[in-house]
Amino acid sequence: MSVAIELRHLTKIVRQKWRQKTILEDINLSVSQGEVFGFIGPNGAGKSSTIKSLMGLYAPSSGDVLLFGQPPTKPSARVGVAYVAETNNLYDRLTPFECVDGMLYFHQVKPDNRKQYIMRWLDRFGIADVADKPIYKFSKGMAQRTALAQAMAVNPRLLVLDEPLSGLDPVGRKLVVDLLSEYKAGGGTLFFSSHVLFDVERIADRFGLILNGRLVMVQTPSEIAKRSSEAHIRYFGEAFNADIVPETGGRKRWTVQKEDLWSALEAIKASGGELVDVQQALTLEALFSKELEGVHLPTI
Ligand SMILES: Nc1ncnc2c1ncn2[C@@H]1O[C@H](COP(=O)(O)OP(=O)(O)OP(=O)(O)O)[C@@H](O)[C@H]1O
Repeated sequence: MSVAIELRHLTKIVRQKWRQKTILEDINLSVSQGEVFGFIGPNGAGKSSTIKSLMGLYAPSSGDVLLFGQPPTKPSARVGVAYVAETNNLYDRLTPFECVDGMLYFHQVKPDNRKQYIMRWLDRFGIADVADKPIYKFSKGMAQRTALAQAMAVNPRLLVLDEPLSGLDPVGRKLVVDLLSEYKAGGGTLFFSSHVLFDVERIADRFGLILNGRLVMVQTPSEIAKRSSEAHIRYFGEAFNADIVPETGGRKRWTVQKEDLWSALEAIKASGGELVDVQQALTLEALFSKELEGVHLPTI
C-alpha cells in the first residue's frame, strides 16, 4: 500500500521569549493510504504543531515531512488534501453553501448537479436548513459542522482534522464519527487529533500518543486488547457476589479475568440479569493514563 504521510525525524524548535524550545522532537511516522490514524495527547503535547507541519504551515527545524511523497509546501502535494484546523478558519461572512461551493472550486471538483451536491452534503451534516445564513450567527458546533462538510464535500484523498469533535454535542459527535467511518469504508485516509478517546477508539486503525513533543507510543486496537487480561461486564440485575459493584441507575459492573468471561456471563443469565455490555478493561483511556503516570506535563 502506498504511503500518504511520512514524517522523518521531524523536529521543530521555536523561540519563546528569551529561550528556544523544542516543541517537536524527532518524530518518525508513516501513515498508509486508506489508514485512519488517531493522534492523541494532553494539552500542549504537540498535536496541532505536528498537524501544522504536515500541512506545510510550520517549516520543520530539521527532518522531513512528505505528503504523498512530496513536501507539503508544494501545491501539487496538497491537491485533494482537506484540512480542518482546531479553531476552524472559515470566513464567517459567508454561508455554509458558499463555503462548500468555494472549496469545490478550490479543489476543482465539478459535480454534475452542483447545487444538489452541495445541499446533500449540508444535509448530511444537519445544516441544510441554515445553508444561506452567515456563519457569524452560528454556534460553535454548527460552525464546526460547516467546516467538516466543506472538507468532506471535496471527497479528499487525505483528510486532516485537528480536534474534529470539539464543540460538538453528543448527537453531533455520533453524526461526525459515523460520517468519518463511512469515509474510511470508502478507502479514505484520515489523520486526526482528539481528546475524546472513546470516539477515537471506534474509528482509528492505529493510535499515536504524543507527550512533550515526542511520539511515545503507536498501537493498534488489537495490540491494546492483547495487553488487557480483564473484562468489564455491565448488566441490570442482582449483585450475587462481593466482586460485583453497583453503578448508577441500578446497573452493576463485574470485572473478571478474560478466561472467566463466559462462565460469568452464564452466571448473570442464570440470575435473571439483563446484559448491557462487555468491554476489555484496558481501554485506550486507561492505557494512555498509565503511560502518562509520572510524566511532567508542560506549563503552557
Ligand atoms: N509558533 C509557536 N511559538 C511558540 N510556541 C509554540 C508555537 N506553536 C506551538 N507552541 C508551543 O508548543 C507546544 C505544543 O503546542 P500544540 O498546540 O502543538 O499542542 P497540542 O497538543 O495541540 O495542545 P492542545 O490539545 O491544547 O491543542 C505548546 O507548549 C505551545 O505553546
